[in-house]
Amino acid sequence: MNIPDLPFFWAVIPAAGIGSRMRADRPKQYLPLGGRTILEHTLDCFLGHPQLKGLAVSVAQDDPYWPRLPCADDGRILRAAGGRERADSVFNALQLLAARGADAADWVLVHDAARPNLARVDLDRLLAELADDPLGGLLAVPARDTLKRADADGRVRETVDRSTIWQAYTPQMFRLGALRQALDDALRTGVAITDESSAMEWAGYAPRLIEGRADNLKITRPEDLLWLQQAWVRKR
Ligand SMILES: Nc1ccn([C@@H]2O[C@H](COP(=O)(O)OP(=O)(O)OP(=O)(O)O)[C@@H](O)[C@H]2O)c(=O)n1
Ligand SMILES: C[C@](O)(CO)[C@H](O)COP(=O)(O)O
Repeated sequence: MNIPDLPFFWAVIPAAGIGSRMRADRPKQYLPLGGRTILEHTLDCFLGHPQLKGLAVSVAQDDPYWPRLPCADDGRILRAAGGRERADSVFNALQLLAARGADAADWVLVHDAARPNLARVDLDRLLAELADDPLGGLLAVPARDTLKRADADGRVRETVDRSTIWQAYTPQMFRLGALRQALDDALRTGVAITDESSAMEWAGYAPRLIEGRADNLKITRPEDLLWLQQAWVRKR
């Protein structure tokens, strides 16, 4: 598929987490990777894409780091309010995009600030595969290890059939109106939502899984950043 055949899209980057599992001196999206912050690398995965209509990044209200980034003054980036949970941050960004003219039928791609290694080939594959899909879907990676279900005391109870198990990645791509409605309903009900797909599933939809690269990993714990820093040096 040529670039002009890829659909236009909006991007939402939730970046209002505190990174508690990272145990760093600042939220993980502001830690350095190859001389810049993780968040700047993540934004670069989208800025400059010819089909991008606009981008909103959700930032915590009292965040002292965001205003210091050169991209804070980038006119292409809208700042949305971070929320208590990731889903709140995403919902706020969708509201902002809608207020700025995004249509309910427009595609929106939600991507974690903490996933700076999204390959352009994965982004374009997601757009191409879902361009004609009525609903949308997400990048995901098939489970690659043997899976165990454990008892509370940490002993193996059984080996799980992994043939239908996938790990959910981002970006997750949905129609803005449908995603906003699903998140709104889920948040009002108080159901646990860890990604956009969960909200859509909860609303009764079956999002499509698009296989992506495993190295689009989310920096969650210190060893994730160490791994990525080494990969970054090898890549450049
Ligand atoms: N209230 C929140 C919580 C999370 N996020 C964002 O959602 C993404 C994925 O979440 P996760 O890895 O869980 O980040 P944190 O919540 O920061 O990490 P932790 O759970 O370890 O505190 C991150 O880019 C994070 O900044 C957000 O925008 N708003
Ligand atoms: C959205 C997500 O990246 C999909 O894997 C993930 O669920 C967000 O982080 P968390 O570790 O579940 O909070």
